[in-house]
Amino acid sequence: MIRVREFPNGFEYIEIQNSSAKAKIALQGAHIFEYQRVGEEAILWLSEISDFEQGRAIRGGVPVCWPWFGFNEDKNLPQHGFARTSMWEFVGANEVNESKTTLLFRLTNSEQTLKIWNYKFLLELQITISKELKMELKTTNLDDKAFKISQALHTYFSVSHISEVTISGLDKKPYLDALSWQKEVQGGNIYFEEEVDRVYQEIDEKIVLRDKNREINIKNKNSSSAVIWNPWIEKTLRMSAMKEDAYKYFVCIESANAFDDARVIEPKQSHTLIVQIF
Ligand SMILES: O=P(O)(O)OC[C@H]1O[C@H](O)[C@H](O)[C@@H](O)[C@@H]1O
Repeated sequence: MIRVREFPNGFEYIEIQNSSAKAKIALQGAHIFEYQRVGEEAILWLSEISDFEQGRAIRGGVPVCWPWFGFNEDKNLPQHGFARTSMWEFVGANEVNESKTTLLFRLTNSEQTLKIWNYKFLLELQITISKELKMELKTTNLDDKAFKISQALHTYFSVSHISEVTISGLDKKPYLDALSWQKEVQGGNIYFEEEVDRVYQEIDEKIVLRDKNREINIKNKNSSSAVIWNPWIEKTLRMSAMKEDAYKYFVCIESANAFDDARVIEPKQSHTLIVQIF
């Protein structure tokens, strides 16, 4: 089942249900904000007080950070780019079989995007809803000059409690600590006892999120960077659309091309960032 639905304020999303999972994807940002396998707890975290309003990023799910990740040098431009607050085109869906549905969304340059990022592009996100959640974010350079992008599929994972969480797969990997701007090297697994905001580099194996009663695997392709983020107590109080105890119930593992892993795309060339969550 695939249905186009909307909230009372007219904010549109696609609802998908098949024999393995259900999902909801907003047209703004091609933003998946629900993914739940049949008989299991939700995989994605969504803030109970998130806005579903045009022009405001949804807090939770998988924001598409593009064509830059993090701050822009020009402080007037939005953090994490404009893709997550732009209206995408829903190209179509394919019910491959009873347990697998694929959906394609598309964003291209407009007068507005050219004003803040002066390149012609085609950005496509293919989402596969099945026992696994797969996202393929393809950037095509339609301009006659090369451009550089940094990006992330900024996944918010729902957890039973942050104190139960362990992340493995990043041992000995270098990272940029976005709190101190120092380069560090990971020793062992990651646990959470304070604010964490790190951009890991040189990633070549899957990342595993272990919670009390489950394990989630994250496998990235055409990406060697990942951001691990939990805002902890004080930053949560400063964040939009987050209740004060929200940090206890999610962790972000963001599949990225960020910092040293930013990519230059030549005219007529493409780059596809892929994440599989299973
Ligand atoms: O509030 P947002 O713009 O959605 O950003 C949320 C977070 O995204 C990333 O994880 C960054 O590393 C964090 O520093 C930032 O706070």
